[in-house]
Amino acid sequence: MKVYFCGSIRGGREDAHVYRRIVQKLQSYGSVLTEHVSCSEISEKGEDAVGGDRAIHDRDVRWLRECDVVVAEVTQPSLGVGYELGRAVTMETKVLCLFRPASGRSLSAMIRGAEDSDRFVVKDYKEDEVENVLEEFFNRLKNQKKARGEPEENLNICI
Ligand SMILES: O=c1[nH]c(=O)n([C@H]2C[C@H](O)[C@@H](COP(=O)(O)O)O2)cc1CO
Repeated sequence: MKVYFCGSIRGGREDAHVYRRIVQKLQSYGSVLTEHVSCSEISEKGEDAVGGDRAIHDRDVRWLRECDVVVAEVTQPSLGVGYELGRAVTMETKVLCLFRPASGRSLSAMIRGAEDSDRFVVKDYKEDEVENVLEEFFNRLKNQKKARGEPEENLNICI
C-alpha cells in the first residue's frame, strides 16, 4: 500500500516531531511516498529541489495520483496541505485528517466540514494517542476491504 502523508512545511515546522511519529507508524502499513515531510532537516524554506517549486508540485501531484490513501496532520495550517487535500478529494482518494484541539487552534470549516465518515475522515486526537488512532483507521480499512472481497496484498482503498 502507498500512503501519501501531508504536513506543514512552509506553513511552519513546529509539529515536525509529531509528523515523525505518524510517518513511523504509517511505515508499518506500507510505503510512505512523502517521508521527507517528517524530516527534521527540512526547514520552513522547504526542499532545495532541482527544478524548484514546479518540480516539487509535479512530483507531489503524481504521488497523490499513485497513492492508495492520504493521511494529513492538519493542526498547523498550511496552504500546501489544504491544496493536497482538495486534489485528493477530486481524485476520490480516501483521506484521514488528524487534528489536535489541545493546540488551541480551530480547524478550517473547509476541512472539518468535508467530513463524511467514509471517504473523508477528520479525527481529533491527543499526541500520545496517535498510534492508536492510526491503528483504528487502518483496521477499519482492512475490514472494509475484506467485506468487499478484495485481496489482502492489494489494499487499494479508493472506494
Ligand atoms: O518543499 C516542499 N515539499 C513538499 O513536498 N511540499 C508539500 C508536502 C506537504 O504536505 C505540503 C506542505 O505545504 P506548505 O509548504 O505550504 O506548508 O506540500 C511542500 C514544500 C514547500 O512548500
